[in-house]
Amino acid sequence: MTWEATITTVELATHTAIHHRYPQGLTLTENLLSPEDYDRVLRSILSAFHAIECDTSEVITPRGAKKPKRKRTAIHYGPQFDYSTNHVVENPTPIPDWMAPIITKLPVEINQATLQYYPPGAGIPPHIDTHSCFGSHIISYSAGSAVAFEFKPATSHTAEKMFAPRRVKGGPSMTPKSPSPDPNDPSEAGSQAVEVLLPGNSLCVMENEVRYAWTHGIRSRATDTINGQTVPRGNRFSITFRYVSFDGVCKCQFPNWCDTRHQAENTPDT
Ligand SMILES: O=C(O)CCC(=O)C(=O)O
Ligand SMILES: [Fe+2]
Repeated sequence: MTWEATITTVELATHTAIHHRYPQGLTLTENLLSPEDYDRVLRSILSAFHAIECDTSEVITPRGAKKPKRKRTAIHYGPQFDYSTNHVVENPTPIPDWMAPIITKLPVEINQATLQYYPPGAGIPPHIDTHSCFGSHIISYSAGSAVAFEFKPATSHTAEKMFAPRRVKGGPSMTPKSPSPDPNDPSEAGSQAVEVLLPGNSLCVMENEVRYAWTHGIRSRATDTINGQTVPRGNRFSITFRYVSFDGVCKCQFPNWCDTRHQAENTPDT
């Protein structure tokens, strides 16, 4: 018996049957790989973490716990973003061959892959991947347990956080710590979160508005509520594919959250 790929591409921006405002530029593809390829990719992911002695045995975070039992761990392939200098640096570790079945299905050329392990309960703070360092598409392949990905239209508060001088070392992009948004601040109005479930073996492509003008993140919590059902989280892995740009100039249409535009406006004329 031959297996036939069922690739379901849902253009969420035009999905009118669901009464949510989905971000423009978001595409979710489920069942990206054949079961055989998915199985091989999962094994390679586990070997990569075992090679760095990262413990991936599933430790469930109890409901209501303040912190996950273990932290998110990242392995970088291809050029890397240096959080201390805000510049892109070479990285001797090339993108491994086992990622080829995914890479051949990507809509654009990429030169960087970030493999991450999210133990149950772990998340990633809401952020916009730095405009000037990365290309037009931010692509996330998910493996393992499903997780709710949260999108929010960026606000003036997001811009303030992004362009604050202090930046957190080791985050995936601009994720500085700062006070939570003031819910009474009119600039936060309409900042309605949209949750999208990313199942294992799915590909989430962010371009245009959702890439440049929305934040994305994963809440640190032990369970997700999906269609009214509470689902405990398990081990999740992701591979973020991006095109790292060495010239560091962004030409997007979203100046409010663009570090290239912000820098140009804040550099005094000589
Ligand atoms: O884990 C993911 O799916 C996304 C990670 C992410 O947002 C990032 O690396 O910038
Ligand atoms: Fe990101």
